[in-house]
Amino acid sequence: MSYQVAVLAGDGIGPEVMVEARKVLTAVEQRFGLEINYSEYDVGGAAIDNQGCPLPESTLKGCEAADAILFGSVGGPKWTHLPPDEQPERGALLPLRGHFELFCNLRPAKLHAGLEGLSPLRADISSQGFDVVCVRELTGGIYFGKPKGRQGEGEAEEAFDTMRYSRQEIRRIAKIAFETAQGRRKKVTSIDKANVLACSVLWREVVEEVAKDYPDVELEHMYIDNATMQLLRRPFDFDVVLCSNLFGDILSDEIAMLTGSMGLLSSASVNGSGFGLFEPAGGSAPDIAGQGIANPVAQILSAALMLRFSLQQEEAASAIERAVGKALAEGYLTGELLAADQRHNAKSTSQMGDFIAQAVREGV
Ligand SMILES: NC(=O)C1=CN([C@@H]2O[C@H](COP(=O)(O)OP(=O)(O)OC[C@H]3O[C@@H](n4cnc5c(N)ncnc54)[C@H](O)[C@@H]3O)[C@@H](O)[C@H]2O)C=CC1
Ligand SMILES: CC(C)CC(=O)C(=O)O
Ligand SMILES: [Mg+2]
Repeated sequence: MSYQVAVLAGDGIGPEVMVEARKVLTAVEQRFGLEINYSEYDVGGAAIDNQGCPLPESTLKGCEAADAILFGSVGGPKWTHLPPDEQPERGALLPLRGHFELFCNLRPAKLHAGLEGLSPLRADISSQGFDVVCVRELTGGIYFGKPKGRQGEGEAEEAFDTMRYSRQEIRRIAKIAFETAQGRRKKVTSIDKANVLACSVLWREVVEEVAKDYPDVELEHMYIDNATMQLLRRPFDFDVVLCSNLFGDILSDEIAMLTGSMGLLSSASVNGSGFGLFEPAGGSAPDIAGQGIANPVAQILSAALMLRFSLQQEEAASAIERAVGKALAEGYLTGELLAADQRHNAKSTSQMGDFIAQAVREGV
């Protein structure tokens, strides 16, 4: 089988971890006899520097022609002086999500064998395990609602964002959460702030309606503030966490950290037709960029999600996931996962990629 993948490495650690994902994909191609053709395009700050805008037409066209997009991360202090719509995040990533209607963001997270003691969770809690999928609505809510902006001057100046959700937007993401739960432990926790927000009241209503079609799945509702606490207190009770765009953005960083690091959380942003953009849940990590120490696992697992959801190569996707599991279980870890006095044992970004690619070749 032959596929076309648009590679948008972006900024900060994006290009560094992308190299490692490509190494692992090469190993997958060899082992499973696939042919993946890659086309690289500028995006984000790199595109501003090279071509004067965060999402050049050539990048968009390249993505349209591809079977999937493998994305690194965008943004960083170098570009924050620009007007908001011209910055990498609002000028490239959100428009890409909107353009391809990537309304469904899946962020699978689990506490890997070998990392129990490295999770910030209390030992008695982490020993019970943690395995969730965050299903986040990605093209609506307050990130996309209009009007958005500023008006007035001096002390009279104000800024505003609009949170807006239609029944249809809530229904389609809720269905995916219930379907996902059916293949797992059959529980959906829907996150909202229905005691305050009109959008959340509608969210709850529609999720209740959708739940009627999935009688085998347990539904619980939870306010976002309580959810941030319950995830720390009893993470093992969560299975599928259904969130709006804003709440999913926030909760998924917490979920990442419960598994040990932001550098472990992958994500798939898909539309209804199988097309998707696959990227780490974290950002460009300017604080560690350029040092060769970033954890490439989130990018590598995002490549696995690309194989699963857009290229329909389940076996290859699982092979990558097993190889990552082997690295972590054997204590092959980047520095952010280690206590300060253990950092001398840390593996570099490229050592991690080499190990995981080799494990894919060997077929763990
Ligand atoms: N999808 C994207 O392109 C995203 C872009 N951003 C952008 O990235 C820039 C930095 O944002 P921050 O708020 O600092 O979030 P961030 O996710 O880039 O970093 C937060 C913390 O997590 C650590 N971290 C993240 N990925 C890591 C990895 N692979 N290995 C080890 N440590 C890792 C960083 O070193 C940092 O301490 C901003 O411009 C932000 O807008 C943020 C989130 C997503
Ligand atoms: C530009 C942001 C919305 C990206 C982000 O933080 C995310 O998708 O998690
Ligand atoms: Mg985020």
